[in-house]
Amino acid sequence: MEPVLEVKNLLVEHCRKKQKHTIIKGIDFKVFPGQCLGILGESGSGKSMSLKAVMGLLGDDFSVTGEALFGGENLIGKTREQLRQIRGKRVAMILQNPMTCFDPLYRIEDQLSETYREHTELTRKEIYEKSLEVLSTMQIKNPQEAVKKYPHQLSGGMLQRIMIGLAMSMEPDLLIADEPTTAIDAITQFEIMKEFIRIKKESNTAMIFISHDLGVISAISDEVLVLNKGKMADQGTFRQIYEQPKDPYTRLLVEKKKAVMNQYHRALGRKGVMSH
Ligand SMILES: Nc1ncnc2c1ncn2[C@@H]1O[C@H](COP(=O)(O)OP(=O)(O)OP(=O)(O)O)[C@@H](O)[C@H]1O
Repeated sequence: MEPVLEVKNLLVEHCRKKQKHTIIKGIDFKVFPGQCLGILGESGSGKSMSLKAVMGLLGDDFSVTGEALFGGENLIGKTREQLRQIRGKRVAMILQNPMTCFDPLYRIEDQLSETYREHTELTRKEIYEKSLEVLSTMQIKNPQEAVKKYPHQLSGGMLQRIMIGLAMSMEPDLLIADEPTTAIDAITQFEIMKEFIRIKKESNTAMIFISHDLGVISAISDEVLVLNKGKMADQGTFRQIYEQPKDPYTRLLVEKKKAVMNQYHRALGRKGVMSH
């Protein structure tokens, strides 16, 4: 099977006042149709930066080298306009805070229409119907009412669902989700994760899921890439990473997670004993 995206020796440098600072130090990864690559690492490890570099979302003070082969084309070196056209249709991105993806001055309906007008040939009526369909697929109650609302009138979880629904309705080859549940409360996080897992089962879209949370990564990823200070620390299936982490940094992440889980189980156990 051919990878949807293959990144080779990605290097990102930040140039300020003639000083160069290397942020991403030569990373490689592949993602295949219907599979999910989880990118795991602590804050500042370079998770977001590596995908932003591939998708042309960094400013002029960054230099990006290496290869990012997408459908046989190297994305690195493409113009901003060429990459803008690829994003949103062939590659969809879901970001941490859904509020920032919606313009506060536009109703949901107008924001969805804008995307469909740009990337499809649908008529006004078809766009309206498609918008209602997206909302009901994402289990938003009363889609006719919800599309008339402004972003601040909906919860973060609802906005994130709409974002995911919109992204998937474009039938992208690749979906990049960058900490999509971090800004959302725990119960809604679980619901959002269920949507991603459903999408993974039902579509052939390749997925890159970025998170600092090993639990979230374990729920969805087939392969995991662990980043530490802009370098690849580990790579393998979730089981390999969890059971036999090669790198001391990965071992630390796994041990931390296991300690939290043990604490959680102990707390639950005690509660169980007390309630009897
Ligand atoms: N605009 C910027 N200018 C210069 N350096 C930056 C900029 N944004 C991020 N960095 C640096 O790049 C490195 C990687 O940041 P990145 O945002 O990719 O981390 P991350 O792993 O995604 O963490 P987080 O989840 O906190 O965003 C960090 O060391 C950070 O200091």
